[in-house]
Amino acid sequence: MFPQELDDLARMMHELGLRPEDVMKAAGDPAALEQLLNPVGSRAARQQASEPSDIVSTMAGDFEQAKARFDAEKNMPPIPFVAKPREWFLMALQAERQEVLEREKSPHISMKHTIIGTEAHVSTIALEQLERVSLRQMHIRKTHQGKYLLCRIATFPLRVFSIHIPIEDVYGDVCLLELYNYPGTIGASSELVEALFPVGSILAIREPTLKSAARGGDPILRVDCPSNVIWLEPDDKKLVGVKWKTGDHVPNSPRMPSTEEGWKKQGNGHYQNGRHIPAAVSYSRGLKRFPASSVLRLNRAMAYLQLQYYGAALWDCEAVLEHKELPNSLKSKALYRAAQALYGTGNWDEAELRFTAMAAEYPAEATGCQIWIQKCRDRRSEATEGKYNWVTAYKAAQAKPCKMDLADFTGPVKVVSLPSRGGGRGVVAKRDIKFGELLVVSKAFVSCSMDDSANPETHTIINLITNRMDKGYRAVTATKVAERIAGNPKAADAVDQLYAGPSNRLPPSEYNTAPSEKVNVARLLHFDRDVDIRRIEGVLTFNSFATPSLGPARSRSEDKIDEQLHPSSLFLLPSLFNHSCSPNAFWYCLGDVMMIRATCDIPAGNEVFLSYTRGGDSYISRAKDSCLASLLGSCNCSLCTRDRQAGEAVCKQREQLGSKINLGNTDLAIRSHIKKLDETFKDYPTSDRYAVIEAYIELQNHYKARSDYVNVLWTLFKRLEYMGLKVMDTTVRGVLSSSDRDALPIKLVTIGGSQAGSSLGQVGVNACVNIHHVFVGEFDDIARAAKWLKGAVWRKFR
Ligand SMILES: C[S@@+](CC[C@H](N)C(=O)[O-])C[C@H]1O[C@@H](n2cnc3c(N)ncnc32)[C@H](O)[C@@H]1O
Repeated sequence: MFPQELDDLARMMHELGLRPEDVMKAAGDPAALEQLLNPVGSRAARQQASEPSDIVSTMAGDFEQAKARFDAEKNMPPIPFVAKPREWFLMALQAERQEVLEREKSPHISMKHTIIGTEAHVSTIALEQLERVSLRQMHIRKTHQGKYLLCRIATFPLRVFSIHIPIEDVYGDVCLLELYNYPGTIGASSELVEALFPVGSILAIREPTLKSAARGGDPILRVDCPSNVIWLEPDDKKLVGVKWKTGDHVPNSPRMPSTEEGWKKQGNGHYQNGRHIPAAVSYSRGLKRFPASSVLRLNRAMAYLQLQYYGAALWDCEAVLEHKELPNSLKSKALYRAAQALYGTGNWDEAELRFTAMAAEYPAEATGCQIWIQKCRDRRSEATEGKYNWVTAYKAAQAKPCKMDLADFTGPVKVVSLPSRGGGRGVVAKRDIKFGELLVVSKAFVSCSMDDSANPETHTIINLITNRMDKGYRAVTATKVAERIAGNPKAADAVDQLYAGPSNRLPPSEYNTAPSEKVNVARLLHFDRDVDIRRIEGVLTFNSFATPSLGPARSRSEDKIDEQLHPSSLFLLPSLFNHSCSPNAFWYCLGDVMMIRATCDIPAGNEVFLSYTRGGDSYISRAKDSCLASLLGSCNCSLCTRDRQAGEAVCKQREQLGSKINLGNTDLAIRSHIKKLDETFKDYPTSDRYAVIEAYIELQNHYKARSDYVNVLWTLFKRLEYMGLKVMDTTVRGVLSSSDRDALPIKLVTIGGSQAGSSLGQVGVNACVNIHHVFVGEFDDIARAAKWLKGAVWRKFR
């Protein structure tokens, strides 16, 4: 319970042996002030353990605690909110802000953690139909349905994981608003957060929920669904007669421009610093006062293009082009941006026409237009024929930040209703498919990676939907989805049709996504569609992919960090594929673009499966896989069925044989051990003999340690064979004829299986590259090395 009046505060300080001077002195020293106000550590510090091991152990303990607390809270009665004294509240936040600012200067990777799957209330009632409520009338542990809270941003906001915004209501009572999933906030610096949430801004929070803080401390107003927050301009009719107890002016609030030029300057300032959402908001606010301003509208179109809100950019450009007496300089900009927007929406025919017309009318722009015209043609042939320049794409994917510009392609597959599958749908072959065929190319609907943060950070997530802990940029994908919907309201339909788990309503039995089109986003962040984060979290839990991109080899330690920084993406069509531990298709990514290829021949009408795990695991470890268990329950794929038929004893024997290879033994003994292991897989296709490939990797290391490179090559050939490929040239010495030189060293064989995906991916490519290295480094045989390198490249870019 917090004191209600300053008298109470003085009494409490007296009881604690504190004098006002102590507080004032400490105010100059944020750490001391923090200690004084909150001896167990600030909220920011609590959300920021210093060592990775701290955070992981804290999180493991937290998981059970958090779950127990959420469960317990559900059954606890609401209690009235009692406001903390304003001065204390603001001082504590000031200290917290100093900490955040200090941390931003530090070069270290910061660690954030969060909880998803809590009860996030989405308000679907229009503000006009809600009744105003004040903080004093509110209760903790309660969602105030039918009400809205009118408040102002009382001082500077800051980002911890969510955005912490100190707010005051009309009566001057204060509270912390914790805002999750808000567009533009991923990895945002303090500068960006302050630009997004200017001090003094007036907000109406629809159907607010007060919660007790995660680990004690002050209650918080937690908002998960960004559309629950409505921005009000000072002249809004809701504010007529509203008198703020603390006066009209909030200290530190920025002065708002009063002229068209002023709004343009504010927007341009944001734009030039890469703050595209605040820039678009500034232009929008300017346009509200100066609706005929072509300059503000064209600048907003530019910000929308940067944000990939192509439909919104197109709307603005076409609105400008309707003006009768548009100066030529503005007209050419509007035409150019409109054509770019059309390209972004995937309307390449129309975009090409516009660029062609533009090149004729404005010769100075002809060179730039020619580049765009070629891009339109490339995208069209990608989308219609599945023809891609993979080498160029691979190079583009190495850029940081990486924005891939490739068209989506849907090959010989279609989505059908499959009632036996969770979500009720799956993907089948439209015709007979050949091994290696390209089935789908799909640009991520959203993709989150380190590139999204001003400073690198790792994320650990308590996922209450699956009851497990997730890692990586998965924590911010919901924010990206909200960001996408903010500027593309129709995009919400695409997400809405994805499976969101058994506790959400079933998706429709078909999957139809409409191409994006012209749309009026007159006031960015004034959501036309309610953003139901609870459902989005469900969709992400059941559909997102951890998406490392193909790239140069990385060290083990880099990979360890990578795991913490895992990019996470949501793809649309790829989300419709069901799982098999022995899949017949394989996915991999170049940047934020996913490719799916067949790993064996697939007859027309057969279901096409991907593996949701990395492949190659034993039955026992697959059965323990918490990710698979939470997505599927128990797996009934062909491999799991075969393993179950083989029986528990055989599975255990395999596990033992696999782990007990004694590399100190003779070659003969090791080979016969591997043979025994192989025999436990009697009747399995070679590429489903998951433990054998691992055994050959060990044997390869054994030979390498003895510099026996002929046998190193033999084990590498064996590995390829167990990935479902046939090695066509097993020679290691002698002269190659010219026709042998040209022939590929490996052939695709049509067997699929759990390892077949690897043969098309990094593992298979690495095996070929290793063979190349042995021929160059140990045998000085450039001809064979070149042949194997061709094999690697052929597999990657086939
Ligand atoms: C990414 S979705 C796959 C598409 C989904 N079937 C749909 O209709 O949208 C993942 C969910 O599909 C279901 N699923 C995937 N593979 C399955 C399988 N082999 N058997 C049954 N259900 C499966 C599970 O419910 C899983 O959580």
